[in-house]
Amino acid sequence: MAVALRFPGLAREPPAVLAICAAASSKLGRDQDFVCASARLPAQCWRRRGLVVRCQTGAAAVLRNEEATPAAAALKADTGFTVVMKFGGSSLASADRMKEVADLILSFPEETPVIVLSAMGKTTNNLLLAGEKAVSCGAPKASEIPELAVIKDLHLRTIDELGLDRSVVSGLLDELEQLLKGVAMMKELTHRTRDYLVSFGECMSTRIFAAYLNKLGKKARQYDAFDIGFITTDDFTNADILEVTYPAVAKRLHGDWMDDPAIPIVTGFLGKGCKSCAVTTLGRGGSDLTATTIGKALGLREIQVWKDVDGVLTCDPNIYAKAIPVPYLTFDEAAELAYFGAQVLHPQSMRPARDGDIPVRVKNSYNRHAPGTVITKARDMSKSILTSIVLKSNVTMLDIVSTRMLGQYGFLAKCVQVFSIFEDLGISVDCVATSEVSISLTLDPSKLWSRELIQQELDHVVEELEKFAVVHLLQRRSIISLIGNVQRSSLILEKAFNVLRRKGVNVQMISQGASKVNISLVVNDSEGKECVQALHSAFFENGFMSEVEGADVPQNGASLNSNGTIYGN
Ligand SMILES: Nc1ncnc2c1ncn2[C@@H]1O[C@H](COP(=O)(O)OP(=O)(O)O)[C@@H](O)[C@H]1O
Ligand SMILES: N[C@@H](CC(=O)OP(=O)(O)O)C(=O)O
Repeated sequence: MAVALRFPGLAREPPAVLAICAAASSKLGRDQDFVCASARLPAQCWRRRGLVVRCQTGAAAVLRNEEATPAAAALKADTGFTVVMKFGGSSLASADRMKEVADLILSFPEETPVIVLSAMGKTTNNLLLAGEKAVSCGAPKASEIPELAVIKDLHLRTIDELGLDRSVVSGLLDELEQLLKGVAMMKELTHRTRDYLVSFGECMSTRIFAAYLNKLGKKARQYDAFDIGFITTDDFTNADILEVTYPAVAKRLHGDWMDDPAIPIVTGFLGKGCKSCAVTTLGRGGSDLTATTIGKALGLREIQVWKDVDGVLTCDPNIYAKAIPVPYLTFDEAAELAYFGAQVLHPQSMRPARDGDIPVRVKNSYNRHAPGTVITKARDMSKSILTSIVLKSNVTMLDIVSTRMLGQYGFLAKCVQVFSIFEDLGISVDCVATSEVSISLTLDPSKLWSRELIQQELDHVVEELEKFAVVHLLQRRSIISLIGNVQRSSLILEKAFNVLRRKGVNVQMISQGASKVNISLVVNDSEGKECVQALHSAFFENGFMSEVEGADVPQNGASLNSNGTIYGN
């Protein structure tokens, strides 16, 4: 009998495990028992248990017959990370918040978590501001940049209030000051330096938190993601994670755990460029992506992202305070929602979770008992109509109408040629609507650091298009995305257009993508917020869902707390 241990990392590859078992079996003879485990487990983890590895075949460690079953049980218990828990800046804004988060983690003794942390509070924004000021302030003044003082004060105060030694971050704070002086001397802040600069936020928060857990008697180990195998492209400020990351991270976290178990506390948001070997970042809000990447790498049961809201809400609570939590979402819905502007999740973060088929739970660290939102591959859509409304502002729209010098075929082909310019500029096309002789599309820079389109570049695109079309460049537009069951699109559109007609708003473009979860409407920026509020009232507050036969009615009962965040009752 072969005992095939499904280790995290191998858990998603049963055929590979079986193949290894078969290979080991043929070496030992059929009647031998053996354990098939990851070769990533260091030899000492077997030795520590007094187990003799008879042979190592690929990823299989082969043990003596009678040892196989107990070894399997012991190892399974030992390597079983169960969840990844990610806490964002809003959950870690102060020493009190760190205490609360530690308490929250310890309140799940049955879990063996991997913890991913963002920078404390608004530290990333402050680091960016400090960097920009350093460019023009002159080297002697770099130490006096107010944001540097805010960052120092927050971290040192937190350390003091948690009763830790200042040496946990003092070295990093000195280094940060030196870096700002360097930027001031050079009078430039490249994307590469900017990534290095913001990395101080996560490097400090994780060191403080790990030290605090250790002080509480819960053994924890801090990790910088760029040192444990998070390998990315060299697209500074918006890097993509490469496939090699998954086995590398699994090997490092498992190996260390087997050697000396301690809760891993990993920096979110950061990686290491594959060619440059420099620190990269994954785009704003990228710690969500770090968490889902670890979830997939380790084959965990669940990925939890802890925020300051009761889950994904029916709209941005800053736009409309009556937003209510959405209990279930699919990965596609969540990705679409994030892509179209809902700040609550990083747009790329659903990909590893979907690939690994690992549920993502969005929870509120300020209100831990609220059920949150569970995001899975599929859900029952038969009763679903509208799930959430998302607003993306400051969008640029291009209206391109053929001058009819070209036939329809030639017109579209020419347009597509010109659109390749967008790719070169890193500008994504969000929505497209076409008629026989015209195309309308909305543009958004995919680089999340800066939402300003470069006028000069746009003028160039318009110039090219004007060779065969009349072009209108319309700025300051908003996309309202209705995320929901597009099988019920007539119902959604009927209701939405009724609302917008009553408000006297003219929709300038409609796009229903192939994604089947999103209908996008383009309006003026000045109308965007009010439209979202009116649509929210109509769909979620006036009994509309319960009037429609068989529709799911979202649970109401959210209220605002003093921070302006939504708490469930
Ligand atoms: N549809 C939405 N649902 C929930 N929160 C949203 C939504 N749209 C925007 N938000 C904003 O996203 C914030 C949470 O995301 P974020 O600030 O990235 O959290 P964290 O820093 O904890 O990771 C909320 O405080 C809320 O203001
Ligand atoms: N600190 C980074 C990464 C991040 O994910 O932050 P948060 O989890 O607080 O959104 C940022 O502000 O972009």
